[in-house]
Amino acid sequence: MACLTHSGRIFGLTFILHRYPPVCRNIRNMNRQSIQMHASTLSWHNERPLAMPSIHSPPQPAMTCIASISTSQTLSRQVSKTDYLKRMKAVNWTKKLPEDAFIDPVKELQSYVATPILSDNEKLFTPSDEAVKEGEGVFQSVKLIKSVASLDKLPDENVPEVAVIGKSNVGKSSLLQALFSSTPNIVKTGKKPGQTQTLNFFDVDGKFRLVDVPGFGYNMPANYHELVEGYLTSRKNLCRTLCLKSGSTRYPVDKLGKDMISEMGIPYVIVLTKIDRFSPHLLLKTFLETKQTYIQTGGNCFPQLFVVSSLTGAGIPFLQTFIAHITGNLKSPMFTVQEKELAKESPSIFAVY
Ligand SMILES: Nc1nc2c(ncn2[C@@H]2O[C@H](COP(=O)(O)OP(=O)(O)OP(=O)(O)O)[C@@H](O)[C@H]2O)c(=O)[nH]1
Ligand SMILES: [Mg+2]
Repeated sequence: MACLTHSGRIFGLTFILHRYPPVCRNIRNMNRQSIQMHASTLSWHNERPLAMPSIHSPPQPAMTCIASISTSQTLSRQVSKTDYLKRMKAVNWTKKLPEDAFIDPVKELQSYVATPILSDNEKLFTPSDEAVKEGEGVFQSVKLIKSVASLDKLPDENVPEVAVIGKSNVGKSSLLQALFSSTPNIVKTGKKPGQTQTLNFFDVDGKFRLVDVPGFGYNMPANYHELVEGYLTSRKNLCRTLCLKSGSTRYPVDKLGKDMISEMGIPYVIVLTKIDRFSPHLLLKTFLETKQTYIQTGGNCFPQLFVVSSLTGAGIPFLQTFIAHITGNLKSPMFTVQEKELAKESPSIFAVY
C-alpha cells in the first residue's frame, strides 16, 4: 500500500503526517468506537487542499470532527528521542523566546481542522501583536520574595496576586519559570511529583505577584488543605487562579480539581500544559473535552482556554499578556464587545485589578 507522507511544523516541532500506517502509538489508548472513520467531517489544512464540507452534509461540531479522525488519519509526531533531548538542551531561558512562541498555539491548532474550535464568545482575549510584546516586557524583573508553609506567614496584600494550581507534576513551577524566562533558575522544578511544598511568592517588578502552589495528589504537603485552600479562599488580593491541566487525554477530566475549585467559588482560568508532548490530534481532543467540562458547564471559569509549553515557549507570551492584563498592567485596551457583554453577567471572571 502506498504511504503518503506530509510534513510540517506545530508548536515548534516537526511532525510527519502519515495517511496510512504506522498507526500513532497514542491512538491505541483511545476508545476505538469513538474514532470511527468519517473522513468527510474533517479537513486537514496542512499541505493538502482543504476539503470543504459537502453541501449535502451539514457542518459538524468540532467535537464530532475530532471523534471521527481515523487511526490512519492521525497526525503522528515523529520525533526521535535524540531530537527531543537536543530540543530540551536547546531551550535556554537566558535567551529570548523564539519568534514562533508569540503565536497563540490555539490558532495553530485551529489550522488543522475546518470546523471552528472556538465560538466568538470563547475568543475573548485576542491581543494585538504590539500588546503581546508589551505583555512580555512586563516580566523583566522578578524576585522570589517569600516561601510560606503556614497561613500566618503570608506576605502583605498590597499588590494583586495570581496563583498557579493543579495536580503534582502538571508543570506549575515550570510554567512560572517559562513566564520568568528573563530570570533563569529562579523557580525550582522537579521530575518527581511533590517538588513544591510551600507557597512561593514571586514579585514581578513590584507590580504584582505570581504564586507557585504545592500540587495536589502525590506527595502533597501534610497541611495542603489548610494551607492551599485557606490561602485561595481567604486572600483578598488574589485576582485570578491559573488552574493547570495536562494536555494529555489520559486525564481528560480532573474531577477532584474541578470540584475543589468550583466549591471554592474563586474565578479561574484553565491552562493546558506540556503541549509539546502530544500530537495535534490528541491535543485537539483534550482541548475540546476540557472546554466542555470546565467552560460549557458554567461556573467561575474564564470562557477561554490557554495552551502552553514551558519547554518550547509556545503560548507563553500570550499568557504573559493575559496576566499583565488582569493585574492591570497593560496599556493597550483588551476588551472585545463579547467580553464586555459577558462581564455584566459574571464580573469576577472578567475583572481587571
Ligand atoms: N515536555 C515538557 N515537560 C514539561 C513541561 N512542563 C513541565 N515539564 C516537566 O514536568 C515535570 C514536572 O514539572 P514541575 O514544573 O516541577 O511540575 P509541578 O506541577 O510544579 O510539580 P509539583 O511541584 O510537584 O506539584 C518536570 O520534569 C518538567 O521538566 C512542558 O511544557 N513540556
Ligand atoms: Mg512545583
